[in-house]
Amino acid sequence: MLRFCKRYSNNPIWRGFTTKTTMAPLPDYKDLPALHSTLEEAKRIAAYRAVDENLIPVQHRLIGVGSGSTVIYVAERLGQYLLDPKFSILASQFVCIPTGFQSKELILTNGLTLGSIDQYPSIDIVFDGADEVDSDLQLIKGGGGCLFQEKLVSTSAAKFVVVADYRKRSPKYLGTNWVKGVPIEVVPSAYVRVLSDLRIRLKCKQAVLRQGAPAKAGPVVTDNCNFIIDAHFGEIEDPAKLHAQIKMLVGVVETGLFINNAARAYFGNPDGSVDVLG
Ligand SMILES: O=C(CO)[C@H](O)[C@H](O)COP(=O)(O)O
Repeated sequence: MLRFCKRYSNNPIWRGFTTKTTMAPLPDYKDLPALHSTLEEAKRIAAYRAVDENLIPVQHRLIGVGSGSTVIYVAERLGQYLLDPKFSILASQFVCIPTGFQSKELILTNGLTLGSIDQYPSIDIVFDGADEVDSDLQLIKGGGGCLFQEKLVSTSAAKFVVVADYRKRSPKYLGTNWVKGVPIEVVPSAYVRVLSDLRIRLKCKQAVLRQGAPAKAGPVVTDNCNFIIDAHFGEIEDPAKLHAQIKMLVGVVETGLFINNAARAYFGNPDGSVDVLG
């Protein structure tokens, strides 16, 4: 307890936030104040269930924390483990590995210990969101522009658990619900060449350089200083084949097709129920 409080008070993020050091059992989802929409509620229940049913505090020490709006509730739940007297000693040994700037902030603001993937190249479990999930647990990710680091962390984890809301579950093929295209991270100087190769060699229906407007004039720049291309292939019958074809193009750093990577997915529903795949 003393060690725990000391760690909080030494962290600049928490200096002055004395209420955070109050110990409390993990709150039951039903006792939490309502959020502003059923969609947010769906994300929160999926994230809490995913953490509670997959995290083994006595066994898991290195935990990947992904990016997006659903993962916010993963970090919140992990922070609650720190405050529960039953788990606080184990939770104070968690080291959380981020997939980008946003998740780094989430880890710190929830009082968790930050590590990096080059420090810990093999991690125990990762929780991350997705843009679309098919029934074989193949994913489209990268809607938030973090795909390379997300893939690095998720493929370095012994177990990858997806947290999502009901809109992310594909009726059949990837590309059905997520119609913005497959995100592809590319080296900036190669983006024109990759756009052309996608259109001519891979017969992509449409490929566009993701723009930052209105927040920024010009292209989105990833946490790795790369660009993102969104490539529309319609419904994707063979995501593994498409991933391999895109990956072969010169200038491609990584694709947003996550193949044979996720072990389980949690989808929060508007009625407060959760569907689990895997
Ligand atoms: O891949 C991602 C970011 O690049 C996100 O995980 C994905 O976009 C899901 O985000 P959200 O939880 O906000 O729906």
